[in-house]
Amino acid sequence: MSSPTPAAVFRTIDLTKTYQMGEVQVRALRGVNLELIEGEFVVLLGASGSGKSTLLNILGGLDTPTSGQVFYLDTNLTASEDAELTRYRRDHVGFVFQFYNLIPSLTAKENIELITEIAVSPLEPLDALEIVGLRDRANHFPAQLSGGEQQRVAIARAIAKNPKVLLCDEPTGALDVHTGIVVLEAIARINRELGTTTAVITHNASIANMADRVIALSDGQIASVDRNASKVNAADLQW
Ligand SMILES: Nc1ncnc2c1ncn2[C@@H]1O[C@H](COP(=O)(O)OP(=O)(O)OP(=O)(O)O)[C@@H](O)[C@H]1O
Repeated sequence: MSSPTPAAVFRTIDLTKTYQMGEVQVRALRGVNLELIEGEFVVLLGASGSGKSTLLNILGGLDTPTSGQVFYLDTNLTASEDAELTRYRRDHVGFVFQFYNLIPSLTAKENIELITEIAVSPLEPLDALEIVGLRDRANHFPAQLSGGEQQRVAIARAIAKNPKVLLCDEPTGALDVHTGIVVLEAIARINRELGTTTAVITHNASIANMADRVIALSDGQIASVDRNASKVNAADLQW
């Protein structure tokens, strides 16, 4: 018996983004048509300036396109008012960036509670820390954690609201190889165990081996979409 086709969590249609810088126009996205499927792990690759962050920010409702449409499930984000976009971001999207942006005066658990207190159906903060392997660091302040541990707290904070999608922009960019792998293991575990649709931007082509699909951007357009026949565990990545 064939299983039903999984739903597209995101669908973009002819997405463009042009930044006007004085006299100069920067065409960051030039007609992107893309679907991200429920539960999949996608890696976005591409040279610096190819439009990866612009695309991720538009999917996450942090930015709006110049033309084209973005659907999140049945919701047309491009037709949404600012307040709706804010609600969409708050309820459905977890973001992870290269820099962790933890609040220094709050413990790991308190940083997460800031989010769970306003979320609709949050995880328990300690459960979020458990999934990134840091339950025993709950009462540590950011300054008492290593860079990789801080990033894992940031990931726990991003998933504590129990978002449908996790969008990560260079999550290992500031980390050494070993620490980067531990962080990637945490992201892969979230994707596997919570079923969170996950997109990771990276400059590191070897990280693409852990994805279901690899989308390469070049000069604001999709250059290629490849499905990995098998996925490599983060622990077995080498770079
Ligand atoms: N706010 C902005 N104002 C003007 N131009 C911008 C802005 N944000 C991005 N750009 C330009 O849009 C293009 C795409 O940028 P984007 O950050 O999406 O690329 P990227 O692939 O994520 O790059 P990187 O890997 O270096 O982060 C670049 O030419 C960039 O200079």
